[in-house]
Amino acid sequence: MDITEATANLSLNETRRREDVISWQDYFMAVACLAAQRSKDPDTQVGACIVNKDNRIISIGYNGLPNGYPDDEFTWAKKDKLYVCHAEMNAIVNKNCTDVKGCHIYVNLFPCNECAKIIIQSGISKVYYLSDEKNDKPKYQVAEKMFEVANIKFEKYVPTRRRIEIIF
Ligand SMILES: O=c1ccn([C@H]2C[C@H](O)[C@@H](COP(=O)(O)O)O2)c(=O)[nH]1
Ligand SMILES: [Zn+2]
Repeated sequence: MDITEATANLSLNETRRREDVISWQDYFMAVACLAAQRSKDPDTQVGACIVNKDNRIISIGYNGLPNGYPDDEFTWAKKDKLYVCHAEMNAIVNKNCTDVKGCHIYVNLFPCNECAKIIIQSGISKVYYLSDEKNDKPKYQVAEKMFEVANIKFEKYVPTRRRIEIIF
């Protein structure tokens, strides 16, 4: 029996494929949100997912302490946040390829000015973000300005589904 005959012999149930799959963009934003769940910051958990033009994830990051920094000595007080490596920076430096030129970054929070600088210098061409809840603060307004001047596109991403559930 060749492959055509074999397929013809399958019942409708056996050939029916799932249509309700997660879209690429929902998937990338969900990966960023999942990465954020690794953050130990009690106030703000940020995740980032970098994707190339072939829809391949080339890096993931979240906000956390620098390598080797003693976890148990850190208070996560406002003044201590200066020590934290931001999600976008972690994703860019931890990439699994030589560069991120032309890639898109998915983040659950609009990037700050420091991350905007790194995003611009790295060659990332577009930022998708979920929330801009902090954009009344100068450093986020500066980031927006920098993206405009550097011609980096940014877009508030509206997921096509309300929730994505993972049940172990
Ligand atoms: O672009 C950003 C902005 C912030 N974060 C992380 C860093 C901290 O853990 C919290 C809060 O940052 P604030 O500077 O106090 O707003 O969010 C990030 O990862 N990326
Ligand atoms: Zn930042």
